[in-house]
Amino acid sequence: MSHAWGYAANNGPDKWADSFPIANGPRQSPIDIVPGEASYDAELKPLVLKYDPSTCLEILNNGHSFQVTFVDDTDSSTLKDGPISGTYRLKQFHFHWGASDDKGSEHTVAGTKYPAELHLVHWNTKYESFGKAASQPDGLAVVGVFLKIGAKNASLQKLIDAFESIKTKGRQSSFANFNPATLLPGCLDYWTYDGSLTTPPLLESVTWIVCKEPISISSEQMGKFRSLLFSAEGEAECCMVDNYRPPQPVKGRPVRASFK
Ligand SMILES: NS(=O)(=O)c1ccc(NC(=S)OCCc2ccsc2)cc1
Ligand SMILES: [Zn+2]
Repeated sequence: MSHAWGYAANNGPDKWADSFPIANGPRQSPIDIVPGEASYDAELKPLVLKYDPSTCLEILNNGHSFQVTFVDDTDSSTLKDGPISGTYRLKQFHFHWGASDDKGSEHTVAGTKYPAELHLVHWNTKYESFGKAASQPDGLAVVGVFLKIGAKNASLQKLIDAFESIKTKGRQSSFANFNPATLLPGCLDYWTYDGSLTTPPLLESVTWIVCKEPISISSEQMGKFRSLLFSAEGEAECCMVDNYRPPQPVKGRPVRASFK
């Protein structure tokens, strides 16, 4: 498989090890989080997330998901404390979701799949860039938030309203003054473990911070996510759905909880 990885039968998660052998590594993500097996760690600090909406740059369809990217040349939008030390800068956020409401999240909780999962991607400023940080064991920190079907989410609607300009792979449009904090649940209790990027290059550089409390998305809004396309303009249309990697072997890794 050339580096044209995806989520189809011929280039999906079961095939990624062909080009990215780390796919079978010791600290791969996502995982199934089993709350009864997570250990409460009183030394875990509350998450400190400080986001500046003016650092929001653009929204784009990268052919795997849609993502919102941020200016990350200053410490305007950062993650601190929680399980990490130092300052991590927000680079982008994106989502993973299913073709139906019974699947779509990457992490699962005691086997339960949520219809979607948000990832807020941060890099350790002790390294000079995301690219440099991405190859370091403590280089990245991703905050994961589950989405469950319920009330319409006004914050998600702002993203959805931009979808007509990024329907196909490679399309992007300017996207300003969005505050990612509006996507966070009210309670920031979390599980944390050492893992990896969940897409190629699958680098084992991520401290995962998965929030216990989900945020809501309505059925209609979920339908709009599924109207995006994996395919580029002029190609046979392929709906952007099931862009999630299934849980990977825990291989003895500890999963800690910030809450009892
Ligand atoms: N799903 S995930 O949050 O684990 C996740 C986050 C970022 C990425 N990759 C990014 S932002 O890549 C940017 C290009 C790059 C540079 C060095 S390694 C990848 C892949 C998966
Ligand atoms: Zn992701």
